[in-house]
Amino acid sequence: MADIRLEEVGHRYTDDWAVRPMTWTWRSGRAYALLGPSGCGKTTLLNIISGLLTPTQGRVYFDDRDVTSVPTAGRDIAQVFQFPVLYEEMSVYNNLAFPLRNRKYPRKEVDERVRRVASLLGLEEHLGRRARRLDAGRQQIVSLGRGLVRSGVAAVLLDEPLTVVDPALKWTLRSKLKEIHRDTGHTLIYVTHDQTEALTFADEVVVLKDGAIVQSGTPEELFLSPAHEFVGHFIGSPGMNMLPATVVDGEVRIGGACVGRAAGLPLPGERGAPGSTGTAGSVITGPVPGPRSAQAMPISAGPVRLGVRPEFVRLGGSGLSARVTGVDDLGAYLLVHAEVDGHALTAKTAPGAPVSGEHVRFERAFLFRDEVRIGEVVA
Ligand SMILES: Nc1ncnc2c1ncn2[C@@H]1O[C@H](COP(=O)(O)OP(=O)(O)OP(=O)(O)O)[C@@H](O)[C@H]1O
Repeated sequence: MADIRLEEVGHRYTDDWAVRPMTWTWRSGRAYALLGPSGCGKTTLLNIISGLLTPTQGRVYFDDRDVTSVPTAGRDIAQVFQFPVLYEEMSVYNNLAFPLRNRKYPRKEVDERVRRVASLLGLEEHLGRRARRLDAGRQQIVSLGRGLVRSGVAAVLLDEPLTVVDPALKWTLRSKLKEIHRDTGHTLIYVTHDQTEALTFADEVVVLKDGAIVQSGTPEELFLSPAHEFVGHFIGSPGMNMLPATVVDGEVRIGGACVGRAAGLPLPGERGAPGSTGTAGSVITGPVPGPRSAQAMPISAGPVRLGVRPEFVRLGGSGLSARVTGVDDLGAYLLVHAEVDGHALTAKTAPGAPVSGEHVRFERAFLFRDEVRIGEVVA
């Protein structure tokens, strides 16, 4: 296993960057989810790591070894794709054993490893069956097993591996993957556009937008401290409310009413910044604004956008004037729709909670400019 370091790595197929030049380290032994919408560059980034693609610019290192020109076979990477990749005429046992025999693992170890991974993935009773006799979901589980069976690989790359798997089984498999990760200590990079999949699987979620990493952190950090508007709305259900506001004399105002004081926060990527990547470090360049300065800045007067998650909007008798326009009862919680200064706002409240009052307060609100978080609202 190795740290996988991308130095100023960028790729373009045409004139536009599919992956914008970035410097980024995937730390050895961690379970990462690479999360972002369709077309944001996830597969391109994965293919650069595996060697299927040579980046247009930049260098790729496994620890101190420069592997930029090393083909996939020389990188010792295991890959699991969206659809099963198997030898259909071979038994499940032989499919699982194949990557080990290919690398001349001793016979006893092959058997131990195959049985271990089969037991973790619930494949024991299928070991003797031909792969083609299994349904597509089960075949994909065998593909997963093939990716996970070896020890000492630099990383296991999983590109939307549960797409063809039955939804009910997905939950089980995600927790199995976590268990296997604890067991093997592999570096896992799991590509998905599904936030639930990312948040339930990963130690660290890396959010990609338009070919640039906009934030990485634990699921909790991304939820509680979104450093970019995109993270605010892509993570959470529903996503973060965004309201136009103004900073005047250090106060945050919405439609002339004061909602608190503006306090600058360190930018993402800086030491101590919530959701920052700490020592892994990142320098993100390109049109999506990234970390730029090493110091928390006071917030200058002018327009900002105030972001507040529905979970932190409180309805009540004091605060900002609001008008409730509707309530959706979703069983586990209520979604209260309101209007504030002509803008829509959603609050999530406990079932049975009274939906009353003509005011709202915010418990955890952030300020954004050019989509990047610059501060928060304090009392
Ligand atoms: N071979 C190619 N030639 C030209 N453009 C490409 C090629 N492969 C990908 N792209 C473009 O590069 C961008 C990033 O694509 P990529 O497949 O890496 O994104 P993704 O996040 O994995 O998307 P998805 O979730 O849909 O698979 C997209 O705009 C895509 O259209």
